[in-house]
Amino acid sequence: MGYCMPRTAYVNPIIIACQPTPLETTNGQISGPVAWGAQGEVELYARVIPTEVSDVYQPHEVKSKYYKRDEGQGVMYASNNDLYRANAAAWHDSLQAWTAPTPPKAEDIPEVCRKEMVAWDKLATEVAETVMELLSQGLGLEAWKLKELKCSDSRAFVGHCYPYCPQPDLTVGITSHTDPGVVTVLQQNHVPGLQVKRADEWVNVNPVPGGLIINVGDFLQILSNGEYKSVQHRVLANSYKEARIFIVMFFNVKKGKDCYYGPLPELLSPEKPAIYEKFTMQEYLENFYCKGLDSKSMIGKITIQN
Ligand SMILES: O=C(O)CCC(=O)C(=O)O
Ligand SMILES: [Fe+2]
Repeated sequence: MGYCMPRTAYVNPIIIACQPTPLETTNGQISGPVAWGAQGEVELYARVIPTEVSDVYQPHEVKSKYYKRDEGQGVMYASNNDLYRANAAAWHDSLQAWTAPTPPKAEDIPEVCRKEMVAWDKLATEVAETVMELLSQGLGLEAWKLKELKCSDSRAFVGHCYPYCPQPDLTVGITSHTDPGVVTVLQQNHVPGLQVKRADEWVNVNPVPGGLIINVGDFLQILSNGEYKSVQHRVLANSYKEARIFIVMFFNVKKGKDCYYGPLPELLSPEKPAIYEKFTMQEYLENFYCKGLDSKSMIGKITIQN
């Protein structure tokens, strides 16, 4: 991925976008730093968003092969991956694939989106790694720091489909949550629905042609000792007569289950002590898989109370 401006010019907008200051909004829509992602060469990535990725309108015989509930590897097609852990179901179906460190066999990926999923994995990884370099620099660290921690070595693809919901005021598309990993790269079709919470207000993130959205996840909030904040977001139930399609790539550190993680030591000093306790990846995964998406995240559990 190339840069249209000197690289340093990208660091400040990234820092601003990852901090909890209210964003500039115009009529309730986001503008300013977050809209940065929509420019320049990112256009290219818009081309890999075929509506078929959702797989949702495939015949039952094709889909049923992927109906399963064992998360963490392979390919899974499900209505709400947290269906049995959450208090209520939301109005979407998803195709999920764990693409790294162990990618699914090509023949295990639905044929209708095999090529696209592989392309999206590659392109989203390039984007995420570039953003991680800027995020490292934004913390005053060497650009390679987050890469060294293997922050893009565990990846999950998700293709969400939010079909038309006849009574959208009675449910949600995806319940309010923060993403658990380091960063998430997302791309949506033209049907709106995503909202982020800023200064206690829900703000619409309307589709921008050719734009990508990058979410900071809980893991990055912890590594950065709270310098970057994971973003609370939700999706409204789809009131439009066509499906809302959203493709997502989640990036997390490779799972050394007994390894301890916590705020990066380089960021700590007597003036800036750790605000989170250390935890193992095992604890982190158990916390994620024992609850619905909306429940309190790991951050609440490990915050050091003064
Ligand atoms: O569909 C969207 O806009 C967001 C999806 C999402 O938040 C997620 O998969 O974690
Ligand atoms: Fe999310």
